[in-house]
Amino acid sequence: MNFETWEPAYEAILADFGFDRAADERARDVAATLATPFPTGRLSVLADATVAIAGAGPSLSDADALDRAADADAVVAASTAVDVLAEAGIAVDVMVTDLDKNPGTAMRLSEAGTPVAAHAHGDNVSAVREWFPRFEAEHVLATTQAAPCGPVVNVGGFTDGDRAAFLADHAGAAALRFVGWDFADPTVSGTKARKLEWAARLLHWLERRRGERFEILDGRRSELSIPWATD
Ligand SMILES: Nc1ncnc2c1ncn2[C@@H]1O[C@H](COP(=O)(O)OP(=O)(O)OP(=O)(O)O)[C@@H](O)[C@H]1O
Ligand SMILES: Nc1nc2c(c(=O)[nH]1)N=C(CO)CN2
Repeated sequence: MNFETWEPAYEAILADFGFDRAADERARDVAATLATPFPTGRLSVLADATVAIAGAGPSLSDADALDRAADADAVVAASTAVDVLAEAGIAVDVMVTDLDKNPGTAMRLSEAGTPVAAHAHGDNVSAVREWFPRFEAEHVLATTQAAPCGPVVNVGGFTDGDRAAFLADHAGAAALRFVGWDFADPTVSGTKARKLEWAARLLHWLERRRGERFEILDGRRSELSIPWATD
């Protein structure tokens, strides 16, 4: 996904949440001073693979979800999904995070050589400043939702979970399998629920672009509007 293709979705997200584009760009520029280039080839474990995209919904602890994660060729996990999987003895291949919940987990993974896609946005600059220097830079892929700059890339995606799917797509995954995704989670409300709604819309766009059908979207597609999609 190049930025020109992503930008209409990004503009719709900015408008919906009232986020400030300039603040996203400032965060990106801070990350650019702290990050080093991370060639996509370093994600070769995802290429041509069936990749489990682990969200942090309550269903991730279900035996069926854990089995499906363990059976995939590779796992890309969002945020605290990494900890839930680790407790079940399942190691992830890539962590995707905006550093708001378990940055210590991200630090340990980077130290162990597991790639961490760390996202800089207008509301997490202090976490970017605090945590990027504590990570093993070689294993950190810095991401932005604004235009890419220097070592900071934009492969598409907004929430940690859908960004994980866009990243796997970018790295050449053959098939995506979603575990721990609960769009109808009654414990989620307010802004978080709206973010999940955006995750669903963006995943719908991604499945269309890939010519794939993501089972988690079954029964929801008719309410997922993606007016910017031309493909
Ligand atoms: N029921 C759910 N609750 C939470 N996350 C879910 C759920 N279902 C799917 N997910 C995915 O798992 C990811 C977990 O990451 P996390 O809870 O840290 O969210 P986030 O993207 O940082 O958003 P926030 O800013 O609300 O924390 C979410 O980004 C979302 O894409
Ligand atoms: N500016 C801004 N960008 C984001 C935010 C957020 O709270 N503010 N949350 C995200 C994932 O939940 C992703 N991107």
